Amino acid sequence: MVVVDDAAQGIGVATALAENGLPVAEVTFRTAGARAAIEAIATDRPDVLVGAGTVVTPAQVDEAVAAGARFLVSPGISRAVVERAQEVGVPIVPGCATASDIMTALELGVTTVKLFPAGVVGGVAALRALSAPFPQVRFVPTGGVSAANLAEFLAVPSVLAVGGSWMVEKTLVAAGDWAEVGRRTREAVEMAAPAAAQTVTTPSAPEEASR
Ligand SMILES: O=C(O)C(=O)C[C@H](O)[C@H](O)COP(=O)(O)O
Repeated sequence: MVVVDDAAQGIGVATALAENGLPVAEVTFRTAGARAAIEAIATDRPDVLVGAGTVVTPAQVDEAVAAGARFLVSPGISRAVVERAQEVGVPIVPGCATASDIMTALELGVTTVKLFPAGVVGGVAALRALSAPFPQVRFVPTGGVSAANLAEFLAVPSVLAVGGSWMVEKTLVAAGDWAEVGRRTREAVEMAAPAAAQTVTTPSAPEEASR
C-alpha cells in the first residue's frame, strides 16, 4: 500500500520493492500524482504488478484501468464500484469490516475481500470469527499490519495475503530512502516465506481441510 506524490516516487518505490522480492504495489488514489505514478510503473517496470488503492467511485475504476492498474482495492464495499470493475474485467478487492459487508461481497460474486481496518476491527480474532460462517471467503487484512504482527495474520488459514504501508512509510518515500524501504521489504518477504511454504506443502493438513 503506497502513497506517492508523483511518477518519480512511484518508480523509486516500485524499484525498491521489486529488487527486494516484492514486485507488487497498490498505489492509492489519495494524491494528485497517483495516476501518473501508476502509469509510470506500468510502463517502466512491467515486472511489477501495479494496482490502484482507495478506489471509491466508478470513475476512479476507469481512471485506474486507463493508467494501467491491473487490480483495484477499495477501503469499503460499494456495489457501483465493484460492478464497474466487473464490467471492465479488472479484479477488485473491496474492503469489508462486518459480516454484512461480506454478504454484500458474496452477492456481487466476490470471494476475496480486504479486512479493513484489520487492527481496529479486531485483528486475528475478528478474522477467525468472520471465517467461520464464510468458509469460502479469503481475506487480505490491511490497516494496522506491520512487521510486528505480519506472521500472526498470515498464520490464519483464510488469509490469502496481507497489505500495509510500513515498508513504504511516507517519510522514507519523501526522503528517497530506498535502502530502508528495501530493508523493510526484505524483512517482510522473509517473514512471509514460512507461511507461503506451509500453504504449499500442507494442503491436506486437518486445519486446511476443515476450511
Ligand atoms: O484505501 C485503501 O484502498 C487501502 O488499501 C487502505 C490501506 O490498505 C490501509 O490504509 C493501509 O493501512 P496501514 O498499513 O495501517 O497504513
